[in-house]
Amino acid sequence: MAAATLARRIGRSGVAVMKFKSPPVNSLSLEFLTEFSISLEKLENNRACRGVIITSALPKIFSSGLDITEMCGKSIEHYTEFWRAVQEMWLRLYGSNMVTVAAVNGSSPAGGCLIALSCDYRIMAENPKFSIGLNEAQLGIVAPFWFKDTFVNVVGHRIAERSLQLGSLHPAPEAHKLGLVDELVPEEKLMEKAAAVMAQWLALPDHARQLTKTMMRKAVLDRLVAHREEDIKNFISFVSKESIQKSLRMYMEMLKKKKS
Ligand SMILES: CC/C=C\C/C=C\CCC/C=C/CC(=O)SCCNC(=O)CCNC(=O)[C@H](O)C(C)(C)COP(=O)(O)OP(=O)(O)OC[C@H]1O[C@@H](n2cnc3c(N)ncnc32)[C@H](O)[C@@H]1OP(=O)(O)O
Repeated sequence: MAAATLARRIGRSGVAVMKFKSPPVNSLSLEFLTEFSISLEKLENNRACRGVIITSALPKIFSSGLDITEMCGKSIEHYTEFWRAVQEMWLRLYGSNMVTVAAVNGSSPAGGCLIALSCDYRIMAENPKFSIGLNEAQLGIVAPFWFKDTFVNVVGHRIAERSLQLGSLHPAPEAHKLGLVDELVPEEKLMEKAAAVMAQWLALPDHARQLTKTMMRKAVLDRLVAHREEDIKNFISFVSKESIQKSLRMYMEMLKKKKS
């Protein structure tokens, strides 16, 4: 696959490093999501791999979230395939038995934030120009229940409610204060710190850590599994509305205008 190049390396420590590399902004296209899920599946099935650090190979951007062009002016079949791929990615990452650490080395809106939230631990570069959050409301769209559940499980109900309603993108220091990221470090120390955190988590017996993780996350995962087809139908009916299409088109235009 060409678009979403994901470098993987499993060291002697049993840790893989996955680097998003889909210029210009690591947006989560159908192709990217498919490749990401396949990579996670391969690592999950590799007994030598106990943990994965997820980061970006691009400067200043971790991931710009779902590829908005995948949600604009496409067929019902395309929306179905795309949304199933988004669900699949989340089910694999949030439900992973591996230790997952996000080394967030750039901005991370919406779907990018979901990836970070789905990991066991988040370390972010302490650059106030980098921001993170579920900003769907700003685009005139609504974060699905499982994005919301993942967010609530990290920051708690009140912070999630305010942040989701306002579609807030939090600069790194604020994200740290809210508990959205666990630690801030200078950018040049990010991977070193991620490796240290990984070593700390891997020092525990896998079975105890894995069973505990399952216990903490199962209800939220099961909820999507039980309502997967309904969630796809909701997505299609939502994204097919002309008012939503208009909001997405205007948002894309705003992004383009911002440049000129
Ligand atoms: C009841 C309801 C039931 C169901 C509802 C179901 C579903 C609906 C919810 C769906 C969920 C969606 C979650 C998402 O992830 S939506 C995506 C949100 N993402 C964003 O808001 C980020 C937008 N991008 C930015 O803010 C900036 O681009 C960024 C800070 C990431 C980088 O800035 P920078 O200045 O470095 O680059 P730009 O010049 O802005 O961008 C470069 C080019 O990339 C294009 N771009 C950027 N982001 C995206 C994207 N997410 N998708 C597609 N394309 C993107 C941008 O337009 C530029 O393109 P060109 O002008 O170069 O052609």
